[in-house]
Amino acid sequence: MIRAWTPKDIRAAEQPLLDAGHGPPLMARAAAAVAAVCVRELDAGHVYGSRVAILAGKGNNGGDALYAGAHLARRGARVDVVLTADDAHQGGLAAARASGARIHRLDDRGASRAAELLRIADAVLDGIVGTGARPGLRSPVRELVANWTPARSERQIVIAVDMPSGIDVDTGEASDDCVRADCTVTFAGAKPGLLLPPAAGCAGNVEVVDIGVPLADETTATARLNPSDIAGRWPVPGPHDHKYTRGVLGIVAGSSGYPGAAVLATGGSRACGVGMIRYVGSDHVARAVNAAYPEVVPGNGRVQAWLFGPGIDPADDDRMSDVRRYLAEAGDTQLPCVLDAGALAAVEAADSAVQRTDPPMILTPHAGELVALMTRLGDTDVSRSAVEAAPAVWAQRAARRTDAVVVLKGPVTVIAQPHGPTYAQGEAPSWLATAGAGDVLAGIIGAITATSSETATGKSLPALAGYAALGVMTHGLAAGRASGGGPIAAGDIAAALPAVIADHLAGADRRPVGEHSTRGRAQR
Ligand SMILES: NC(=O)C1=CN([C@@H]2O[C@H](COP(=O)(O)OP(=O)(O)OC[C@H]3O[C@@H](n4cnc5c(N)ncnc54)[C@H](OP(=O)(O)O)[C@@H]3O)[C@@H](O)[C@H]2O)[C@@H](O)CC1
Ligand SMILES: [K+]
Repeated sequence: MIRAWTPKDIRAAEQPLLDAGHGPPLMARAAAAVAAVCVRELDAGHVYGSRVAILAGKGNNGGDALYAGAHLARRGARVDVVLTADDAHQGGLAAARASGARIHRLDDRGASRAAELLRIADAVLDGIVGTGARPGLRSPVRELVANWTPARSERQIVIAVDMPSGIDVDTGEASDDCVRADCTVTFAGAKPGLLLPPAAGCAGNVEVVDIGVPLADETTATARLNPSDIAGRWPVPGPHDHKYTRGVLGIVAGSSGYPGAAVLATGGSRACGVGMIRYVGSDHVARAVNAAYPEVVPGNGRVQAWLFGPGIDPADDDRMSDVRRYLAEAGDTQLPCVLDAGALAAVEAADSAVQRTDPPMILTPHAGELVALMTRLGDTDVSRSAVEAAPAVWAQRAARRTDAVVVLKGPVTVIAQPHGPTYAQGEAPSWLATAGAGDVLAGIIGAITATSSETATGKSLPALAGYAALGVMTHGLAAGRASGGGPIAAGDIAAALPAVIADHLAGADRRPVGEHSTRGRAQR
């Protein structure tokens, strides 16, 4: 798992070291790491004679970049420093000068001439601003970045120092004028904006460098599971398990309009190794489910978790009354429930005046469904564009409003909970944007929940958030496997699941974070 901490928490952890006079060695380690990544990306043999441009703001982020530039100049790179503010880190500037770097002031050179220096560089280090910044870029560096970004060549490497300048590092918001990096070298721990959409798309491949600042797991703000986490988290049956002890999932899904959603959700669940599936729905849809999967048991009965909603029409009184009834019963026994699609219409605000006991819930809306949910719960600020600009902010707001885990689906899916870290999973290939993929995902999360939540703590919202993140990641990995770079249909994802799970349980295919869709060049 990759963990991220807010700049506030990282500063608090750094403070005792700074007070003890350890600031310079921390910066030296940070700068050396940036220079090493730059050397690697330039392909070590080609550092001598390569052109490196350093964008240096006036804070310590600029200091890191200047010292890194000094390392590279000493290795024979031609280094051009563009000072983007009216001041600069004095130690870093002196080191860069002493190493032979050429120093330019953005104010003197003008944005378009400085952009030319950037355009011809083999590598650019972004040290404009770091964790001390407010979001967005100020003039004239904003114009500089706007001039340079469209002119970038494919072979140019852009390395962000600690974070791409301009993003909102706390919320993951990013305006058009942010720096778009191929790689971000970040210090002590990742920062939320490096994992959260849309800013994660500006960070490229994230490399965390341990500079000796101790950070506590309990203060993690944002997290991303790695494929290697499947091995420690997937619910694996023991030799004495039988179908009931493994976990039974109840599914209320499908309608005459969308019978296939019930088949897809059930298909996603059964591929995850659930002990048994009980299906509740119309006879017509139940026949379709059983025709596809004879092992599914029709009708209600004892379950360890419920999945409500794929393919349900909120205007279908029969199905919605099933959902409300089983939801109320689940509340009595605190049985975890996954609510998707049409069943989201049954979700009330946590502070609703209606007397009720909610079960622990995972809600799985896409952006449009989140807007509908929050509007119904009385939020007047919500809009699709607001949700797309700040998915984590809205997922967190919805989680607090409903006292549930909220899985906000998107190119990077955000999993928020009322208290505790927000997960962000970005494994899914773009081919995953296809009808029915969400039904399969709901089935996967339902199956993991039913097979993992035997203990009381297993039903807690932090545990449910972990199950949801595991489900989202595995769904994305299965989609990648099924796609192989080409088109997929939703059913292909379910078919690919057992082999993907088996590979990771066996410890095969353990790739580091970022090696899937998060790796490589930023979206320009
Ligand atoms: N602490 C440590 O031990 C270590 C810290 N390290 C490094 O320090 C970095 C944090 O450094 P930092 O705190 O100096 O802040 P930083 O982001 O460089 O600059 C803030 C300055 O920028 C300005 N500014 C603000 N917003 C702006 C905007 N939108 N656009 C333009 N300018 C803006 C603002 O000016 P003001 O608003 O005051 O006019 C302020 O002066 C951190 O990311 C890491 O790289 C590492 O070396 C490891 C050890
Ligand atoms: K930066």
